[in-house]
Amino acid sequence: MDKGADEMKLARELLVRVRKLRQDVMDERDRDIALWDEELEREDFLPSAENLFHYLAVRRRDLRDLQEALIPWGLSSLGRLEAKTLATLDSLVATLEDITGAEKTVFHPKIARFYEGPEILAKNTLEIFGPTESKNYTRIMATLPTEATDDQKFVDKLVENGMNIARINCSHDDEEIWTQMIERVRAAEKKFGREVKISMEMAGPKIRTSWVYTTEKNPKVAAGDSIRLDKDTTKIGNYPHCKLVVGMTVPEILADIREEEEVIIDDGTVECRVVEKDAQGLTLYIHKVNGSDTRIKSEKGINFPKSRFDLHVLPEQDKVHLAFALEHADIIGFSFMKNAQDMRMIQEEMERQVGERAKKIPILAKIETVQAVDNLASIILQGAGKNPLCVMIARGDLAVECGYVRLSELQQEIMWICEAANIPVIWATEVLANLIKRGIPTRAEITDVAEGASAECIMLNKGKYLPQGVEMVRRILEKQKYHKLKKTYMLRALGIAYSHE
Ligand SMILES: Nc1ncnc2c1ncn2[C@@H]1O[C@H](COP(=O)(O)OP(=O)(O)OP(=O)(O)O)[C@@H](O)[C@H]1O
Ligand SMILES: CC(=O)C(=O)O
Repeated sequence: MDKGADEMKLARELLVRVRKLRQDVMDERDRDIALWDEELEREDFLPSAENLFHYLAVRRRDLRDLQEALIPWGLSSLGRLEAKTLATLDSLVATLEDITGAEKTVFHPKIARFYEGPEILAKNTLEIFGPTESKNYTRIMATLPTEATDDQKFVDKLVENGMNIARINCSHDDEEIWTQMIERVRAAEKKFGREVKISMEMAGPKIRTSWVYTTEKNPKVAAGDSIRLDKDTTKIGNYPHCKLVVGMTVPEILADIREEEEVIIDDGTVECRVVEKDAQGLTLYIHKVNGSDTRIKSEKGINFPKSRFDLHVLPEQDKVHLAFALEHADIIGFSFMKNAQDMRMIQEEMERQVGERAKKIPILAKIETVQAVDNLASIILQGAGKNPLCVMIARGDLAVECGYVRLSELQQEIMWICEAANIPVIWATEVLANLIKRGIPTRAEITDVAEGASAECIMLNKGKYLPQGVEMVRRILEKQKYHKLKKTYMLRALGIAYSHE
């Protein structure tokens, strides 16, 4: 090794730091295992839980200067250690001990240890999302529209173009419609000889518009208008200055909202502020809408990003829908879970309904609030400790709850924590939204698919051009798989590297 005395001193200092980091990580892991031991029933999940504890311990520290210091030595700078945290630290310590000639405390880890995490993740992905025909790493989930009930050709096209999982959003339609959707998917599955999973998502305690009352004919609202969120229609004449009076699915929370609070309607389409509050409801001033004006319809989400409500994760209606899903779905999704306690209540209700079989059914945890992101590790430990588990980055509500700017950071953090726990992730909402609604994609949404290719699944929402959306995602994924796997850029030989010769 051609290094001077000063540089050797730096290497010895690095070794001290990395040895300490490794020891702290193992100590914190032992503490966390003791805390969670009783909840971790599934043997298969134990190595993943252990790696998650290692990773969380690493990520509780700011390691940026250590990373910088490792790079000149040609050593791992810890930027891709999610699925192999302790093996990476072992390898670093062992190599630094070789370089400095220090006493050996750690041996080089067996190469197989670096592949265990990715192999478990691939196995979990196959078990929950099924195989892929196209050999792409990332699966495609598509949301079935109501029209899928009587249009076999539409469903056939989705399967033919590469849909691996059909998503049924139980916030809309009913059991009769869902039954028909499932029959169509099963028919397409037979026709193309492909396995397609059915995922049914429970609505959860999502607050929505219920009725919309107005004296005008089909009015649009714009910035500067006022609207009313109200308990009932009987006082309608009292608000002549309001363009609409809107009811909501959970009117009891109105009492908890404060004046000046932000209220967001329809996934961010309408942004308002509370200007008046009384026993009947709230008067809202609209300060921004998507475009120059827009309609507010029933069944649209209402978010109060600054408030936290203690709503039960399984409203009564969901318990009924859950019984249906337990009979028909391959994956069951739950919306607006906040923490491990919510996950436990879901698991208990599933077990109450179908007994031991409940533990075999894959749960999809939709992460759509900042609170759920904060509690992600414990949601995963509780969920995967008993059930096969996948996680959805539900960006529709999450963006509204955390603000657009923070979304970019949170969607990555969710991916990293899930990778450390070998949990498959679904990159969801507004993927190729323009293509799916209008037939032409924006440039930025192509990049979004490339970014989503680091997830195990990409979800598409409803729209007229959904089959084209599925095909476009599949084709972008086919290109992307040569260049990037999770966080790692793959060095396929580049055509443009020859151009100057
Ligand atoms: N049957 C339906 N009746 C009324 N609105 C619907 C229906 N199906 C979907 N929508 C609306 O269409 C849009 C796209 O629905 P999709 O299920 O793809 O997305 P989503 O964001 O998961 O929906 P939601 O937020 O309503 O649960 C949403 O605004 C949804 O509210
Ligand atoms: C999918 C969903 O519920 C969301 O993005 O909010």
